Amino acid sequence: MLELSRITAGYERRAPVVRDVSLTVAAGEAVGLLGPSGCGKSTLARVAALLHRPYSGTVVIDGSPAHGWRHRAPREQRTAFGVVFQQPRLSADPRMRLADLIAEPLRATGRREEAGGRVDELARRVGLSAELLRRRPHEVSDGQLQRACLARALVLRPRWLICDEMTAMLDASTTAALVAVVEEYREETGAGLLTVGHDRTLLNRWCDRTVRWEDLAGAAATPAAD
Ligand SMILES: Nc1ncnc2c1ncn2[C@@H]1O[C@H](COP(=O)(O)OP(=O)(O)OP(=O)(O)O)[C@@H](O)[C@H]1O
Repeated sequence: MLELSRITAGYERRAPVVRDVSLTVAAGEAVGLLGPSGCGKSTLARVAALLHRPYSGTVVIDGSPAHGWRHRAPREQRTAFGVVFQQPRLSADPRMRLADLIAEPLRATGRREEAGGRVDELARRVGLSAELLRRRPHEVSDGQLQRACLARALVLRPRWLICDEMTAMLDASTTAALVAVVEEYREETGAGLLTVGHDRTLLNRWCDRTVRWEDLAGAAATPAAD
């Protein structure tokens, strides 16, 4: 179970963008979080993935309270999450070939020797050829790079997936392919999913349950104008 309780978070303590929000995802459950642009969904998703420290509130991961965020989170908790962001170019080192990008979490956790087999397996799953794996981010399309970012998110076999508008900039067929990869992984492993977006149809089709931002207690931040 992933339990977010009474989270207040943001970028300025006196004007938090997430106010007193609680959300629970059961083990193996897929929850969609639906809300307008700028309301704070990504901020909450980053808190859930231990990437952004909230001002107050608690995150409990499979019964263990989170004590630290980012590099201060214990490795066991940090690696429980696979995270995919909206814009793959912002989360991919431009110098790395796609194969190295996918393997990066293995190297960072001292499991470099697993990289070969695991990268090949994940590349097959997400639909990246051996030739594409040798290219760098500027030599591939956004959709191809997002496929690599999804593979990277799965490489440590996380118990939880956090997808922050993973498909927002992709066409319908790439969206369908990436959602299918996530669902296949979840069927095999029983991983839970929190996916954030503003496409109600996609979230309703994809998830067990869709939560509207405005229904989360205290989520009263005014959405920023686009
Ligand atoms: N690093 C940051 N520094 C300062 N303000 C930020 C930062 N990141 C986001 N914000 C602000 O916090 C608010 C919530 O942003 P957030 O990205 O969480 O919203 P969102 O609901 O995910 O939006 P979108 O659907 O457009 O991605 C916005 O007003 C945004 O401008």
